This record gives sequence, structure tokens and C-alpha cells, in this order.
Amino acid sequence: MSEIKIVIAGARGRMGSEAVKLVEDTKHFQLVAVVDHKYEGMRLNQIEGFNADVPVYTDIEKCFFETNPDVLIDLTTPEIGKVHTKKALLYGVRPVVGTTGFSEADLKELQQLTEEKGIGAIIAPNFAIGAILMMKFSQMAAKYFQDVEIIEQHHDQKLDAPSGTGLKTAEMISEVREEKQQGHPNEHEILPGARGANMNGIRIHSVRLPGLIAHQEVLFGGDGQTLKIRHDSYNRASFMSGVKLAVENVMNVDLLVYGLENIIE
Ligand SMILES: NC(=O)c1ccc[n+]([C@@H]2O[C@H](COP(=O)([O-])OP(=O)(O)OC[C@H]3O[C@@H](n4cnc5c(N)ncnc54)[C@H](O)[C@@H]3O)[C@@H](O)[C@H]2O)c1
Ligand SMILES: O=C(O)C1=N[C@H](C(=O)O)CCC1
Repeated sequence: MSEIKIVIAGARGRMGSEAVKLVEDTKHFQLVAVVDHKYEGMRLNQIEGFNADVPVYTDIEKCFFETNPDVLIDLTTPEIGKVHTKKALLYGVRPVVGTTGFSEADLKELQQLTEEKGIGAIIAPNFAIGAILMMKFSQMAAKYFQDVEIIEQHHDQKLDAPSGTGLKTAEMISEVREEKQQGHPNEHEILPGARGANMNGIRIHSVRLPGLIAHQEVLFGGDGQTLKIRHDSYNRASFMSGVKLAVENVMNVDLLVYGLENIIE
């Protein structure tokens, strides 16, 4: 496999620092630079905890222009992730985006841009292979159980709610689930939000607590039975085999791929 030149945005973060290790440890990956909102002009190995001798940029366009990467791995914030993804496509750099919090309109806009530019991008709300299977199994189960609620649980530093995984699961379930108004027709919330967010009639409940990393349970209810499908990520290393797969695959696609379930067999 030929070498893939990579820029990581958000390299100092919880996910980004794990991605730096992945790129350093993968023979056919080469880290050429990182993007952060501070430390312009420094080398990454001047920042505590990092060994890679690559430049740190605060201006992503300057970074693309000077380092000419093949792939951008973005692990930043919902707001900045969108800007980075657009700029990558404009500069002919293939984005692999783990950043969550993109709206449907954002995804549509990015899809149009990939089509215009004829360049591939992968946006993956969850890189953990177990989480992809949890979503696929939930989609299978939804053919048989119309009544379903999603409980996603994350660490308390998370910015977006519901999680990207929760939204993607509801979307995948909606593709096969027969429309149904769940719960009692006259139910009402004494406290607003008590029944969670509502996506196509599917309730999504978001829990945020210190001590958690990323966890989701999809609960199905039927006549005299329940089915629970659960996935837990106990560390950020759990996401890295999916990041590797996405970087390798983005080199061979010329459209927007939303979700790793579209590239794993
Ligand atoms: N797809 C997945 O499997 C997966 C897994 C975990 C987290 N995530 C998502 O990844 C993102 C990052 O999560 P995290 O827990 O690592 O967050 P974090 O807060 O630890 O890291 C975010 C990083 O972005 C950097 N940053 C902020 N503003 C920036 C800017 N303007 N320019 C460049 N860098 C900037 C910060 O310095 C920080 O290093 C979130 O959106 C999260 O939801 C996705
Ligand atoms: O830690 C986070 O933040 C995570 N975000 C993703 C999401 O929103 O689904 C995936 C799991 C971790």
C-alpha cells in the first residue's frame, strides 16, 4: 500500500492524541502536520506528551498549502469541524471526520461539495467496530419491533446532544421501521424533555456523567418481551481500528460516505 500523508486537526484532544499514535504506529501512514487553535509555529514534539517532529498550524489553509496532505483527520468541535471539512474538499484533501454535531443540512452541503469536486470524504459518527455492529443489529431488530428507545451515555465534556451515534442509529432504524406513534396517545411531559428527543417518533435519551466514555443501549419492546442491544467503549483506542479503515478507504471513494457501516463488509 502506498504511503498516505495525513494532517490531524484536534491532535491535542482526547481522540486526536490517540489518532496521532495510530498514524505514528502505522507503516503506510505519514503524519505531515497538525492543526490546533494555538501553538502556531511550534513543532508538535515541543508540546508535552508528543514525540512527532511535525509543524503545528493554526491556519488550516496554510497547512494544506505548505504540506500538501492526502487526508485530513478531523477530531475537533462541531463548529470548527464543518469549516475544516469544507476547506479540505476545496483544497483536494480527503476528509475523514470523526467530529460529531453536524446537522442534516451540513451533511447535504458537504455531499454536494464532494460531488462538485469529485473527491471522497468519510464522516463517521462512531469509529468503533462494535458500535457499527450495534447500529446494524438495531436496524435488523427494528423490522420486527416498532417500539424502540435509544439511551446514549457519554462523558460530561461532550458538547453535542444527542450524540452522533444516537442520531445515526435513529436514522438507520427509521429506514426500516414502520411509522408508529409510541407510548400513550395522551401522554404529556410534566417536566419538558422528560421523554427525550424525538427523531421520527423514536426517543433518544442523552446521559452525561464523569467516568463514562461512550455507551449506547437500544431498547426494543414487544408483547411480553424486550430486547436490549448495547455497546460500550471503555477507552479511545477502541475507535482507532475504524479510523485506520476510514483513512485507507477514503483514498478509493469519490463521494461522501456517511457511516462506517457503508464500508465494512
Ligand atoms: N466518531 C467517533 O468515533 C468519535 C469518538 C469520540 C469522539 N468523537 C468526536 O470527536 C470530537 C472530538 O472529541 P474529543 O473528545 O477528542 O474532544 P477534545 O475536546 O478532547 O478535543 C478537541 C480538540 O479540538 C481542538 N480544537 C478546538 N478548536 C479548534 C480549532 N479552532 N482549530 C483546531 N483545533 C481546535 C482542541 O484544542 C482539542 O485538541 C467530538 O466532536 C466528538 O464528538 C467521535
Ligand atoms: O466522546 C464523544 O464525544 C463521542 N462521540 C461520538 C458520538 O457523538 O456518537 C462517538 C462516541 C464518542
